[in-house]
Amino acid sequence: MMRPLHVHSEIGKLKTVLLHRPGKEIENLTPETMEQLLFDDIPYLPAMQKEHDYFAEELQARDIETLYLDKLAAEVLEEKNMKKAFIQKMMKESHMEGNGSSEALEEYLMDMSPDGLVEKMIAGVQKEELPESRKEHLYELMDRHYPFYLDPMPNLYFTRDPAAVIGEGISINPMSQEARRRESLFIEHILENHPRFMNESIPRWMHRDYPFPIEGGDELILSRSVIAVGVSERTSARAVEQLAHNLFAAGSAVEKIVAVEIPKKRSSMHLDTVFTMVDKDQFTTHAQVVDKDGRMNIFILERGNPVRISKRSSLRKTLMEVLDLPEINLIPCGGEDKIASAREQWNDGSNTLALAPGTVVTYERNYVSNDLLRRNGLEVVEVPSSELVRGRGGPRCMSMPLYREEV
Ligand SMILES: NC(=[NH2+])NCCC[C@H](N)C(=O)O
Repeated sequence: MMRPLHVHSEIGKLKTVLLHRPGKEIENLTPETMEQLLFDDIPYLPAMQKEHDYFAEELQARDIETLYLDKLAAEVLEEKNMKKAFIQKMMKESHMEGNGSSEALEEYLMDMSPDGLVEKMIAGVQKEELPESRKEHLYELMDRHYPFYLDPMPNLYFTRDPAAVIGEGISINPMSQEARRRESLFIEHILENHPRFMNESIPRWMHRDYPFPIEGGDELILSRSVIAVGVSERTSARAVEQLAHNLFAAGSAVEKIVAVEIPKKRSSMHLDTVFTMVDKDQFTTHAQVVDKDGRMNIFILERGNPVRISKRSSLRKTLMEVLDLPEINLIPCGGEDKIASAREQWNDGSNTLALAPGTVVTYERNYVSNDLLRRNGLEVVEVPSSELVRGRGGPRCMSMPLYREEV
């Protein structure tokens, strides 16, 4: 029987992927809030949606099933009690429970259709939307000081991060940034309540209430038995070790976790901003983080009682070891040119989404990297990204694979 989740590699033929088309949440970004909401600029929504649709159509044209997060979430909010419970969870995590206009807000949301409700939760609720007569507190009355009851979730189109499918199970991630923490509530809601997933005994490798953060951009499935996890601005060493324990204890196929330390800074916020797998033995890298020999600070956590931890110092050698390959090819984003490499990495040139071994989706703007990928024998599917890129994420970040064929 076909399992609803099945991802044993980064490159196996992609069959089903979870997306979110950017919506009104983008139009709730302001110059004052964009930094806190992890944007560097304010995208133009209609153009951004066009680019996102182009991306989705390239996938659909290759027979990849594209599921939309908001649609799945809304499909299971018809029932009144379910709706109420979800609203209350979302309000609690938005610090809007049992204070000021919380009752008015709950009534306001309860009146919406399931689709409208999900759209609203993602877009955010402005203080202006509720009647003055229901407001009690200073923070509500001073709405110009801070305009939202529920903050917008403009990063939701990066479906990669709130959760990651590993094997037949899923890691529902405790996210590092306040601006993103509520996103994984949608994933949990879908898994618990959507008929496609709810009765399928899907293992949970990580829970969203774990106190140390981990994000999907750091979780790479190298093979059936090996995953790589970045220890980064967003992912803590504590969570990586916990994930290892959970995977080993719950009988997943994973035998080894390669923990790779990357600089704690915005340009390399997740491992997938500096390193992705594009073919059985080929990877993109970023020269400022991974040099030709791939020297890095790496530890391998191995199944055992207790879990064995041992140090490595070369990404190249570690990959050859864990994947049992005689040689591997590291393709530097932007090539040898320092300027092109910095520019293209900033614009997610090494953030590729593999559709099959040797076939990847990239941003069209990163022409130096794309050319280099082609010269290394890869098929490159380019998508436009003038607006999408402003959220600092590429094709891998914008997709959460649910099903890949075996390699
Ligand atoms: N997997 C990734 N690299 N995701 C990129 C996420 C970008 C998003 N603005 C954030 O800061 O969280």
